Amino acid sequence: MQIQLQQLVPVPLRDKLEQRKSDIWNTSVTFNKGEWVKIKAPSGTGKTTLVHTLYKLRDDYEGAVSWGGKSLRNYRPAETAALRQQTVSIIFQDMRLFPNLTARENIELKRVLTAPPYYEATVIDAMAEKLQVAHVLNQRAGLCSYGEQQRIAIIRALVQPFEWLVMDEPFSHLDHNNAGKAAELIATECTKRKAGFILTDLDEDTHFAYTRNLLL
Ligand SMILES: Nc1ncnc2c1ncn2[C@@H]1O[C@H](COP(=O)(O)OP(=O)(O)OP(=O)(O)O)[C@@H](O)[C@H]1O
Repeated sequence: MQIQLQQLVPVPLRDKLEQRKSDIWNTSVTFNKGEWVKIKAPSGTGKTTLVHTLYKLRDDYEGAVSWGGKSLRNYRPAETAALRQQTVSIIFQDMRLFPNLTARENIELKRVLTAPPYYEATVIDAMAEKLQVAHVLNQRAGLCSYGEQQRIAIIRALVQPFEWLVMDEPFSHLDHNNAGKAAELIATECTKRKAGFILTDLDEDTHFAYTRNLLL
């Protein structure tokens, strides 16, 4: 499914945008199926605003965001739910785990949202082993460190079907070694699904073989 941004301008950023050049804001951009897109964004330029807009968590913008040729403004609630279950998965900057559920329950909730589930339950253990968080799977997410929570949030995003993965600073709490392992797992899962991704981060990085590098 193609994603199109047409003259997108978030209302809270309207005045700031005139002061700098951007590959995303107030222009026409198309992301084609399977692209691996990096969006470099200095602090405060609207990374999180963009990610939340793409996921239809906010609609305080001018212009249009379309998924599969249809403006998000015209998505009915059931269509939005289907989009989030089948087409787009997300890793939030602030993780958004349920603190009173265990790490495993947080992931499991997402895994069973599609029927039949995309993966067997055992994949959770395999992914947790790879990212070195197997020991916290039965611990309440709220008690996990930020680095552990970030890896749990990454696994949660990977146990559902998707054509696009949207990531907001997904490695901000990870050391170089753990970020590398997480990037490897994400690359494997995207390749398996022939999926694209949009990753926003503050700086340049070499975690992935990006097909496009843009500036917010
Ligand atoms: N609803 C809103 N009302 C007013 N201002 C807002 C609103 N949403 C975002 N902003 C402002 O828009 C700017 C961009 O916010 P955003 O959280 O998207 O930045 P970011 O690039 O993700 O920042 P960081 O790198 O610090 O996480 C900030 O100055 C923020 O205060």
